[in-house]
Amino acid sequence: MIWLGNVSKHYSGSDRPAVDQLQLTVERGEIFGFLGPNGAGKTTTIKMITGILEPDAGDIEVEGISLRKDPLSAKKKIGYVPDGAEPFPRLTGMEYIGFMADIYEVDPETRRRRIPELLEKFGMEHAVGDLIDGYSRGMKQKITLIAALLHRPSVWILDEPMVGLDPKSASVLKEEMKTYSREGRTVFFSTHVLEVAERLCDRLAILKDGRLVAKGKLEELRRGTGGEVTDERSLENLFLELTGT
Ligand SMILES: Nc1ncnc2c1ncn2[C@@H]1O[C@H](COP(=O)(O)OP(=O)(O)OP(=O)(O)O)[C@@H](O)[C@H]1O
Repeated sequence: MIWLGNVSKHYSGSDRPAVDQLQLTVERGEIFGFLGPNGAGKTTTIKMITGILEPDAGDIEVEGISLRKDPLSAKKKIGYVPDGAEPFPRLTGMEYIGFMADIYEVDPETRRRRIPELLEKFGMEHAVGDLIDGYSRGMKQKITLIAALLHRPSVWILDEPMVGLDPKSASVLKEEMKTYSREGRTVFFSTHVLEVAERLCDRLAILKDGRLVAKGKLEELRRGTGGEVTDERSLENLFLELTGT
């Protein structure tokens, strides 16, 4: 579960807040899509949820734990895949996975079982001994996904996770997201790929200029815009209407 209570962030030197009084609850067992045009404030929000940035105002809770009061316990609940992940280039894939497993205190039995399973799923078993420096963008993304999934986080946060993935890996990722939500975990991800959001998400939020312009199930969003309600009204049309882009 993720809760944002009137969260705001204003970068110094900017004439408007990047995130403006954002109020949002993402429940356990949900796949939640976070959409918005470039510069809407998605990454800033995600960085605040993961504790990389501190909000200027408001509070955030992860699994009921306040990031202000107990940041370490809150962060332990999270698996995070940043936008354009750049894992340490001088480590091999396996060294990086081991490093992340150490940070999250993953027990040896889980490592023995989960690492080969995830490497095989993402087709990384042959590259895992190589230096990350020589990886393609998609391979870096996959090793980051594997490392973020190892400790079976209760809350999985992904910033633009489909970028760079080939169709098979994208399909594996979508299945992992569904499995996670079925297990009662929370999946929160940003994307520009509206077809993915449309098919995968239980609920969505659309952000514009740091403010929510819509949130809810896709059917609710379809009804809420006041236009003709049909199943064919694509998320793309809704997005364009709501964001004026
Ligand atoms: N480090 C920073 N310093 C100053 N302004 C920033 C910084 N990072 C982001 N911003 C500004 O904050 C606003 C929100 O940016 P953010 O990266 O959160 O948007 P986004 O929705 O993730 O965009 P995109 O879809 O392009 O990744 C933008 O106006 C951006 O220029």
